Amino acid sequence: MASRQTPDMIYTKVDEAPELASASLLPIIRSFAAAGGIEVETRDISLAGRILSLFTDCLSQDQRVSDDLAELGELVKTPEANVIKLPNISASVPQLEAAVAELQAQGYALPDYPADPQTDEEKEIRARYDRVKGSAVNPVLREGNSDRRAAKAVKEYAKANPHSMGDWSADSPTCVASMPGDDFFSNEKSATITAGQTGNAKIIFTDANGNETKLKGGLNYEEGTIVDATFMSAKALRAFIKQEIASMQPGVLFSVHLKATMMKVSDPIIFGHFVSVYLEDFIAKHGQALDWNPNDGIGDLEAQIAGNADMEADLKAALAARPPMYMVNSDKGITNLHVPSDVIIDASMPAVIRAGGIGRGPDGKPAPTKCCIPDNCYAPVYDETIEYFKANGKLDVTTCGAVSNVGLMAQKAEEYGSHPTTFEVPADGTIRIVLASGEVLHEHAVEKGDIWRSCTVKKLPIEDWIRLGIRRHKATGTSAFWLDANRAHDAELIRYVEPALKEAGLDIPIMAPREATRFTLENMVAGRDVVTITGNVLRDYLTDLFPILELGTSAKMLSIVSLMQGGGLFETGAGGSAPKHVQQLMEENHLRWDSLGEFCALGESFKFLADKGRAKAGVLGAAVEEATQNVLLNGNSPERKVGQNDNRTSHYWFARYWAEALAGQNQDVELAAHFAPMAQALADKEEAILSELMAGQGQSVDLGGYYHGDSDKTAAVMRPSATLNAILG
Ligand SMILES: NC(=O)C1=CN([C@@H]2O[C@H](COP(=O)(O)OP(=O)(O)OC[C@H]3O[C@@H](n4cnc5c(N)ncnc54)[C@H](OP(=O)(O)O)[C@@H]3O)[C@@H](O)[C@H]2O)C=CC1
Ligand SMILES: O=C(O)CCC(=O)C(=O)O
Ligand SMILES: [Mg+2]
Repeated sequence: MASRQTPDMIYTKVDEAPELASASLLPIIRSFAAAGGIEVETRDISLAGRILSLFTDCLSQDQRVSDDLAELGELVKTPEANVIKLPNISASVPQLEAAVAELQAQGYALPDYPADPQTDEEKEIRARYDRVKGSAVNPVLREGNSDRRAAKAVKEYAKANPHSMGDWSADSPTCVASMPGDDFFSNEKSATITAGQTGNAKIIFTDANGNETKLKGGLNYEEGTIVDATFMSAKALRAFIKQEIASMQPGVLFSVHLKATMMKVSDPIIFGHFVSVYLEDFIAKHGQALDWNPNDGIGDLEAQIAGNADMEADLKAALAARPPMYMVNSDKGITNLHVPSDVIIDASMPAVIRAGGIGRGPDGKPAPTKCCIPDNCYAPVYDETIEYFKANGKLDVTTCGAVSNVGLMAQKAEEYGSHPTTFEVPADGTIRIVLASGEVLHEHAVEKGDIWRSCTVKKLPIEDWIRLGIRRHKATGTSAFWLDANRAHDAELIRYVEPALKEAGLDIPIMAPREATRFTLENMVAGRDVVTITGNVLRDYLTDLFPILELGTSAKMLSIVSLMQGGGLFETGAGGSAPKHVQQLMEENHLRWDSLGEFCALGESFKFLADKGRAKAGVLGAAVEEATQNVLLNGNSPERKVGQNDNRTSHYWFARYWAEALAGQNQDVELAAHFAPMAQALADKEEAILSELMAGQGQSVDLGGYYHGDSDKTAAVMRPSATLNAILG
């Protein structure tokens, strides 16, 4: 890509709460950046935008949009990339269907999502929709490893202003339950590809009669790539779920925590097993009459049987006969098993732990919770954390150290890149990975319904991750590689890590996730900062777990992807798109989304430009940092309730402090002269601006759509201060 055409900075257009925040924040960023001669462009990676870009053939000329994700996917492989990436929806099937329905209602002639494609045409449409399903953006953009930490000012603020934390009692029945065996952890095989094993491999299924089916071909393995294969037994999973339901204690809630968005092939199937075991009797009675897939959840079932009084009564009775469930929203009757994307493990488990081992039951009351996490690869992290707090009491956020993460992520590393090589086994038989030479790399005997998958991670990303880990270790002091010598995949990774540490003369411990969890908790409680150097899944889990405990939210994280080709990708926060916040805005015009993650990313993005010789960007970036600190220290961050500070008022303060910092610096007199009158105007008009920003709070608002809102309506809601807008120009 020609570097001259690459925009200075790209800000992504996304969905839900962060996109609403952008309607207010982006005009501020643009106005300030322009003063430094920096152009900020947007690229659309929203769910609606991605859907539209795949169906241009169904749309009129004026409805067509470009495939911005594909463009960004190329850009991040260049040294010029400077992208601020906000969190986007990773759509489950119910979300995808809702987005398609909304676009159709707006006049876009999109085909329906084919749930069960039969004809070639339906299969082709389904294949297109599958490209937008689940976590379809992050793996494309993440051409680098992950470095997530809290800025010093953010951590200091959290220590001085501790958020609420639930108390833990030593006898809390809250626990983690995992399969006794036959899961991904126990069935894993792994190997590192040697020079003689490179080239075109394939995955072959052979049924009991010897018939072969090629599940996947064209797997071009490079030397040094670690290739795993494993499976979870469906029978063992169902037996486990039954056993865990049967052994529930009274007063404890039942829950399952998965990542159906990121693990978009395997985890909706696992979720479906939970739904179908939990509703076993109902399905035995009505299953035949229904065209319903348990993987889509009880919410979809309720929609299908609405109006059928018999079925509705039977469903109610079936739910009442089971142990009470942990609820997503008890007021609305939304259970843990309603929608596969409602309970996402990285956010849901920390919320339970932060509350002191507490979830909410169908009656809306807090209660201890059994947390089923079927697979044993990472469940021990949550189990150990819960046991630690039971034994030691809740975390003291005023004294604890900061836990940051270096995560192996680049080029679709490990489980998060395994969707194209994950299969629900069609019949009893064997699955083999066959190399170009004909050699069988891995082989498993499987049964119908088992979930088989292969994960890979390439050599260059591994080496880059180790270097990044060592760099962060040197800057921080205490760290560990979270690798289990008894797990096949991790044992292969250790073969890279050990020599690299030896060469660096460093003695960073290598520990299995359970031991590393304890090591990290003990060190952080003693006030020491710790770096967790982990694989891709733990990167995701730990960058919510520790920030939610330490800072109250992962929205405050600085989240840098150092792109392997030299570009910069700056993610905002470590959390998601906060659908609850959109609902609150629509109902009462209060947006509690905190843009601290965006502020941190923005500062880094300017710094990146400064390092490329753009001096004004350096001045703008340093002023962003000062403004961010002032927002925190002066208590201008959004609060939870209507009538309080919200996202928009926090942006006013951010703009004002930013302008003041620029007006007050003497590195660049031109910028100082430009921003002095703006800073003055923002201060003089404080009262008018804040009252205009707050005037609409308490009333419902119309955004013209959920997935594909109307930009004018959204701007009217998110930029209600004519005075502020005039000052920004
Ligand atoms: N990088 C990405 O693109 C990511 C995308 N996602 C996607 O986001 C969606 C929702 O995911 P979910 O697991 O519910 O996680 P969210 O992070 O969206 O929500 C969990 C809770 O965290 C709090 N929170 C998160 N961000 C902020 C913020 N900036 N300001 C204030 N509070 C915040 C809110 O708590 P409270 O309501 O108590 O205020 C929120 O309800 C899914 O579609 C998921 O796939 C998820 C993770 C990362
Ligand atoms: O891409 C996604 O769906 C989620 C990503 C995520 O949770 C993370 O990177 O922390
Ligand atoms: Mg995450």
